[in-house]
Order: sequence, then structure tokens, then C-alpha cells
Amino acid sequence: MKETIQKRLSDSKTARWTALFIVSFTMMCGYFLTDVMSPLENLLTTKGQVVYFTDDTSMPADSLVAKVNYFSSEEMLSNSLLTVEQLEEGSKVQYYEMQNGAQTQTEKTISSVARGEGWSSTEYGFFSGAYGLINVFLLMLFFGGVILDKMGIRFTGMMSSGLMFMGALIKWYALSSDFGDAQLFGMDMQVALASLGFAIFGMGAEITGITASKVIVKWFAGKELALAMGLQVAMARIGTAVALAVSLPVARWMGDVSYPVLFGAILLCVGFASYMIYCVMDRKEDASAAAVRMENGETEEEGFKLSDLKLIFCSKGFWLINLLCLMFYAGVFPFLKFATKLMIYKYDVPESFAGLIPALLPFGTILLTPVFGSLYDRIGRGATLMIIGSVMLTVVHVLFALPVMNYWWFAVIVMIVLGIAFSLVPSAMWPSVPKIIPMKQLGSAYATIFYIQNIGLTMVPWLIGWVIEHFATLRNEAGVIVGYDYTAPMVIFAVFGLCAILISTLLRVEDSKKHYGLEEANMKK
Ligand SMILES: NCCCC[C@H](N)C(=O)NCC(=O)O
Repeated sequence: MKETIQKRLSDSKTARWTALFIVSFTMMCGYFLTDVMSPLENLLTTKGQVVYFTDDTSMPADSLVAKVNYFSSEEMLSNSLLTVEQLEEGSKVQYYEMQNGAQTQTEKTISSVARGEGWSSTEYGFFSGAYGLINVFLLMLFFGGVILDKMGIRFTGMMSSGLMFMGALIKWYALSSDFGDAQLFGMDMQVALASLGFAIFGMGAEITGITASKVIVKWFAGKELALAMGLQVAMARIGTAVALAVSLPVARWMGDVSYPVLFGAILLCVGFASYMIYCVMDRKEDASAAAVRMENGETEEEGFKLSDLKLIFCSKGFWLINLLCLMFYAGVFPFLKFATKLMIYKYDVPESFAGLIPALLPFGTILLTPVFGSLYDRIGRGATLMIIGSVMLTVVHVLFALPVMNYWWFAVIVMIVLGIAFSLVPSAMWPSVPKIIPMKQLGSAYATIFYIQNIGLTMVPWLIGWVIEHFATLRNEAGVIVGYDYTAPMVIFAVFGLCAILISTLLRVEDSKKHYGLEEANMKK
């Protein structure tokens, strides 16, 4: 038997883990920018200045000034201590309030003041969903997959990470500018431009996502594939977690919502540069693979043909993965966009800490996704893991929908359970795709899955933003918003979970018929 002396670069552990780290870093920068606006929903949907106090409460500047001026004009407060000009860090504020028919005096110290943008919930929902706009309506994700299979990993990755950077810059420009009453596409200019930037960014982020998946399969097939995919997702979640945790403090500190986005754009520039380094490794891997093939007298695998797409589209297992991905992710990523405000209004968490509870979700997944990935590599049970994760997702949303247990610690526990669900399904679902679809159509396969998923990532925030504005917003007789009732939006999220349970069960049945090997270990002994 002929012995192979030549080795592929990917046979070196150091090389393949380095390649994984670089590509995952670029992805992580993208995930940071994706969720950097989520904790700012309350600020974006408040008009004018928002005043934050040292006791972690906040108030729109208008209502604060009204409180002070009202009582001072009634001469109940002889010398009002606040004027509009004094809304600055360190200022002391005193005002009287009527509580249960009694007058109470309140004294607070301002910790920071930030500019709210006065968007409506519907506008915020539209902006959040704009991420998938170009992907879905211009079919760019689908074409992105074809570009990936035709043009290769290096070209596509450079193009997509460049698009992410460009989109982030447009978004930053929109948020840092004051367009007055100007309109674009029949919308407020700032909302429209920020959404356009987010849509361009989203196109880049999703194409980078499919490219990263193909990179991992290229370097890790037959090795630690699920662990590698789990680690890539874990690094991406670091980006999400940091975005959720630091975005509001940065915006408050700098006094403007655009600064966290600027920080994200700088990160993306570094991500773009690191992908260039990966391209050098990718070239070497291709050269070593060609040398191995030559030594073994093998010919290069036939390239991708458009007609190959038929094979993908005729697979029932593939469609089930698509639908599962749509439903499961519709219950998670869009939920994160609204979760910070949910914490403020349902669980009475001070705004300064409210982003930290949703941030627990990606933080939990950082550890658990590689753990479950490695479990799948070694013992299999992929389809079962997906069913368990879907059941947990549904239970979580039902618990959030219940009008009882409105305590912050309860929200923390439920969020941790969601974190476990959000580790189980991705760690089993993404490495299952190469068991159903061959390598040369993998770019198109991941692109199709991401495409269908993006329909949910786009439309669900639109739907939820609209539902919040029309069915969840509580107003007083004067029409002023006094709170939110999150039952209706959370029931919608629970329905996505129910669909995910049904689909993952069907996938398991299909696997037992077609023997995809979803319940088998990935690592070859
Ligand atoms: N908030 C980022 C959305 C990324 C969606 C992407 N298509 C995806 O599904 N990535 C895998 C994951 O589990 O994050």
C-alpha cells in the first residue's frame, strides 16, 4: 500500500485551530455590531434628552423639567434647583411628587445625560429587522452562497467582511447626524439611513457566516468538526454578550447612541484585516491539499455546478433543518432585540443593569456550545439535542409571557435556561448539515438555510415592534406611555418554539428513515 508522506496543512493541529481562531474573530466583530443597538431600545424610543440618576433610575428630561417647573410655578417649591441648562453630570435635582395622595420630596443626583432619538416602536422594529432586508428581498444571501461555491473562500470572505465594515460606517453616520424632519423612502431620514446601513452590514455578516462555516468544514471535516463549530459560535456569542453588556454604559458615558456603533465599526476594520491573514493560510492549505492529491494520484474534486442545487432542494432532511433554523432562531435573536426593555418594564430592572440579564444568554452559550458540540462529536444524539433545545425554548417564552413572577431573579433563571437551549440547538444543528449535504454544495446549502432564517430575522422584529406599539403599550388618559404589557409578544415567541419542537421531531423521524447519521458521533475512531 502506498504511504502518504505529504500532509495537508489542516493536518497540523496548530494550523487548523489558528485558522479557526482568525475566522471566528472576524465573525465575533460582526456579532458585536449586530446586537449593539439592542440595549438602546429605550433610549432610541425616547424623544429628547434622557437623564440618568446615580440611583440607577432614569427619566426623559422633559418630564423631569415639567415636574420641577410645575411645583415651582405653584410655589410649592420655593427655589427650584433645576433648569434645562443644568442637566449635566453631578447636578442635584429636587422635586415634589404626589404618591398615593401624599406629597413626597425626592432628591436625586444626575449621573449622565444622553440624547434619545424619538423613534416609535414600529420604527425600532423596522430598523432591527433591516439586518436581513437585502438578504431576503434581493436574494443576496442565496447569491452569496453561489458566489462562495463558485469564487471560493478567499474572495467571498474579503468581499463580505468589507461589506460589514461599510454597512457599519453608514449606520454610524446615520446615528451621529441630525437630519431634522428630512425623509427618505417615506420614512424618517435617520431611521431609513441607519436601516440601510444595517441591511448592507447584514448582507456582509450573513455571507461571512456561510463562508466561516465552509472554512470550518474545510479544515475540520473528519476531525473535531462540531467542537470547532461550537467554538466559532462561542466566540461569536462573546461579541453578542459584550454588545449587550457595554452598549448602554458607553452610550450614557458619551451621551449619544452612535458611539457604541463607532466602536463596532473600528472592530470590524480589525476583523477585515484579520481575514486577510486567514487568506494566506487558506492559500497554503489549498497548495498542500493539491500536493497530497498529486502524490496519491487523485484528481481534484469536481467544481460546483448550478444543477447541483437540485440535489439540495430535493432533500427532505435539508428542508426540515431549514424550517427548524427559521423557527428556533426566530425565537431567539429577535427576542434579544426587545429583551432589555422587557427587563425594564416587566421585571422592574433599573435601565443601567437591564442589558446585563439578556447578556447572560450569550455568556452562558460561550461555555456550553463547545461542550455540547464536543458531546455531539463523541457520542452523537444530534437530533435529540435539537428536540430538547426546542422544548426549553418554548418553556422559556411561556414563562416570560405569564403575568406572574415579575421578579428580576426569576428573569435571570429563565434567561439561563434559554442560554442552555441556545447552546443545544446550534451545537447540534450546524454540524448536522454536512451529514445531509456534500462538501461541494455546502456553501449553497448553508446560504439557503441562512436565507430562510433571515426571513424570520427580518419579519419577526417588524411584527413584534408593531405588536408592542399597538397591543402592548399602556397609556394614560393623556396618551402618555406609562408602561408595557409583554403578554402578546411573548406568546408569539412561544409559538415559534412549539413549531421548532414539531419540526425537530420530524427531523429525527426522517433521520431514522434516511440514515443521515444525525444520532451518530462525528469523530471517526
Ligand atoms: N445576530 C446574528 C445573527 C446571525 C445569524 C446567522 N445566520 C447564524 O445563524 N449564525 C449561527 C449562530 O448560531 O449564531
